[in-house]
Amino acid sequence: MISCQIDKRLRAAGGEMQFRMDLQVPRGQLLALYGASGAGKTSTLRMLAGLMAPDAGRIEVGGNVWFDSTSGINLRPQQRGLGFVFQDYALFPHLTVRQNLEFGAPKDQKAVVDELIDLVELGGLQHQRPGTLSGGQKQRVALARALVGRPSLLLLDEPLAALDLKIRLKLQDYLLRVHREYGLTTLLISHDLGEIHKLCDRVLVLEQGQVVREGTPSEVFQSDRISGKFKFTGEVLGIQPQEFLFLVTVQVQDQVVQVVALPSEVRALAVGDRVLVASKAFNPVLYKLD
Ligand SMILES: Nc1ncnc2c1ncn2[C@@H]1O[C@H](COP(=O)(O)OP(=O)(O)OP(=O)(O)O)[C@@H](O)[C@H]1O
Repeated sequence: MISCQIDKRLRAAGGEMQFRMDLQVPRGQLLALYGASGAGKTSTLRMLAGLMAPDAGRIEVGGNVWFDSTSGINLRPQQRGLGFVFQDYALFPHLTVRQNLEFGAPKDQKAVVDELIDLVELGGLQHQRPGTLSGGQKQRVALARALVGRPSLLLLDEPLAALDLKIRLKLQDYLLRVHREYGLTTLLISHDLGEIHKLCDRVLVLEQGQVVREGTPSEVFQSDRISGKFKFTGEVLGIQPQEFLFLVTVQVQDQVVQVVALPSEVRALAVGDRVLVASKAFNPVLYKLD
């Protein structure tokens, strides 16, 4: 169980922002942090990791106190037993895949390194350097490396955002596999609603440093006003005016669909927006998300 009550004044673009988090995460949960840029998602992970000190509060993980402002406890990141994976891999370029894993492994833990290389299927690449690997392969190395210290808590800061959709879907399966096989508690920052639905038990929506909604992905993202036989989320690739209507092209996972939309539906819509496509009286309709 993670129990975390922390406060911090952050310097946001528009002035100071009061960050406040009161969070309980049961062991084994995969929790998503979702919210606009600057909402405080990365700061949450950095404070849990010990890379940024809260102004006040307490963080307790599995009965161990990691941070407590009243008694002056603030464990260093290496003392916290966690794994961290960033979007940009952060691998050592001069070391091979295997050496990258061994670097973080406890002494004489060859078996752990072997097990992780098998788990994320890197056997054939273990003697190559990161520079010769694809983005998806590098991220598998980063994931394996985050696990060599046998962490109980895994922090993932948009680890798949830089990858193309096909690789992202495959990497999601690896993430789920390591989360389950290692009995991890995992916090994942993601902007991808499909990814959150597929992977996460629970999602917190952050706005201006505060949690404004929380629940299962279906509870949080399926608005009550939207009913329908089908609902899926995607990204707008194009908006073409027709005679009286618009044709909106939406990418949903690895499919591209076209939806006929009313001028009122596309008024606030731009290429790149995330949308919910739902059916209403058998016609598809679009809802802008965020
Ligand atoms: N060490 C710090 N001290 C004070 N303010 C900070 C510090 N680090 C970040 N901030 C500010 O805190 C705010 C939240 O940043 P954070 O990186 O947590 O947002 P985010 O939700 O992860 O955004 P994004 O999705 O763009 O990564 C930002 O306005 C940032 O400038």
